[in-house]
Order: sequence, then C-alpha cells, then structure tokens
Amino acid sequence: MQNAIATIKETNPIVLTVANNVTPADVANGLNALGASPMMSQTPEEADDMVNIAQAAAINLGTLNPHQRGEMEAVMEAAKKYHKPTVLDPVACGATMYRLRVVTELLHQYHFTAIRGNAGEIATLAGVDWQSHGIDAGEGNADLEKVARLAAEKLGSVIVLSGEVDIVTDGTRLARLPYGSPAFKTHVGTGDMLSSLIGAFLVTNDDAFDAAVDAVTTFTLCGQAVEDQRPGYWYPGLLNNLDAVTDEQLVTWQEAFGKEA
Ligand SMILES: Nc1ncnc2c1ncn2[C@@H]1O[C@H](COP(=O)(O)OP(=O)(O)O)[C@@H](O)[C@H]1O
Ligand SMILES: Cc1ncsc1CCOP(=O)(O)O
Ligand SMILES: [Mg+2]
Repeated sequence: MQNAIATIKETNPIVLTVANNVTPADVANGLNALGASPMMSQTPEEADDMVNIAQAAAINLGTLNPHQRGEMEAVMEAAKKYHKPTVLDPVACGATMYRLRVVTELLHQYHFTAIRGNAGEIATLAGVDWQSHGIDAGEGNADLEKVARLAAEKLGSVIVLSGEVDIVTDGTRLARLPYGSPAFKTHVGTGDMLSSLIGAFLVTNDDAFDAAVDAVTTFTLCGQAVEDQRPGYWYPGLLNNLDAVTDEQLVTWQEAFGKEA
C-alpha cells in the first residue's frame, strides 16, 4: 500500500453515495471516520453538479425504487462525463425480478470501476447457481474464486466478493484477504460501508485492483482489531479504529493477525 490511508486523511475525498434508506448513517460515519467526506443525494436534477464536486460515486441497490433508478442513471451519466470512479453495491440483486432486471440493465448501460457484493450477489451477476438469503450471502457449492473471476470477466470491473475470506479480482489478478471477524455480521450495513469506502480508496490509486485490496484490508483489519467484539461495543470500536488507523498501523495489524487464506 502506497500511503493510501494518509492520502485519504489528508485529501478528504468526497464520496457521493446513492444510498439505501436503511444504512446511510453507517456509510456516512464510516467514510467520515476514515477521513473521507461523505455526501448523499436523491435528486437527479443535481446529480451532474454533485458528481462534478465528488471524487468518486457509489451506487447502492438496497432499497431500490423507480425514482432512485433515475438518480442512479443521472449519477452514472455524470460519472462518465467527469471520469469519476464508480462502485456498485448490488444488494440482494437476485432476490426479486425487479432488482434483477434493473441491475442487469444498469450493467448494460454503464461500466462500474468496482463492484462489491457478498457471494450470493456476485454469483447472481456471474450467472452462477446460488441460494441467496435476502440481503445475506446464503449458500451454494460454487467455487467462489471462479465466481468472482467470471463476474470480473463478464463485466470488466474489479470484483470484491466479501465474506469470511474476501476475494478481490480483476479477472487476471486475484487476492484472498483473510482478515475480519464474525462481528461484521452483527451490524447491518457493514457491506454498504465497505462499498463506499472502496470509492474513497479508488481516488488514491489509478489501479482499481490495488485500491480495492487496500480498502478491504483497511476495513477488515479495523474491525478485527477491536478489543471487545460484542455487538454493542464492536461497532463504536470499528469507527474508532477507522479514525485512528495509519498505513503503519495497518502493517502491524497485518503481521499480528495474518493468517493463510
Ligand atoms: N464470517 C466473517 N468473518 C470475517 N469477516 C466477515 C465475515 N462475514 C463478513 N465479513 C466482513 O464483513 C464485511 C461485509 O461483508 P458481507 O457480510 O459479505 O457483506 P453484506 O453485508 O453486503 O452481506 C466485509 O468486510 C467482510 O470482510
Ligand atoms: C436490511 C436492508 N434491507 C435493504 S438494504 C438493507 C441493508 C443492507 O446492508 P448490508 O448489505 O451492508 O448488510
Ligand atoms: Mg450487502
């Protein structure tokens, strides 16, 4: 990592998120704690201006509706115009016909720099058989490395397939990142936070694969390093660690918590 965390804390990149209506505060506070500058909007009329002043944009499908789809399209049009990196979080994209249709159409219309989802969501995008469980990963027998690679090849995006082991791939390079803890599953919105944090890291590095690896490593180690992993204590600890983390601290944690993935 080339001082990505220091760069974010020094430059405060604005990350525009088209958020769901469950976890916007988690996403905003996660970005804010790390040193990025969160911004959210629901109005297509201002999407062009918003993207112009932002350094990255994240689109979250969590509570999709027809109005929000218009907002997503306006943001993606502007991101193309202003050459801003983009992230898609395809929340529960296989759960309903409506979501599946919209995500399929969005992916035909626009290219996303990175896409971050759990196993169920990425398997859906890759066209691989998998039993998702609502917003959660669910179960399946497919080889997740293959699923992630397939999605990356099909969509031309860096894919982050999150879970106990996070898989990052651009179709050629592949990283398996073993950090994190079961506590992540106790707080709704950690997936959404990671997706928007990837947006902040994309600003620090033109290589989207490296940026995504940095984002996952930072977020998961900040959560793993929390001393008290009980749900009521863990989440504030995660924000404290995002606030305090440095590039040097990350290396120390990596050495302390490193395990084979
Ligand atoms: N069992 C686990 N062990 C360690 N980390 C996990 C585990 N499950 C999820 N995470 C972490 O939680 C974050 C959110 O991932 P995930 O739960 O897959 O997303 P979502 O909330 O969208 O389903 C990621 O940073 C991932 O590394
Ligand atoms: C509960 C819920 N319902 C629609 S979006 C959402 C939040 C999803 O958050 P995450 O994918 O980060 O767990
Ligand atoms: Mg999710």
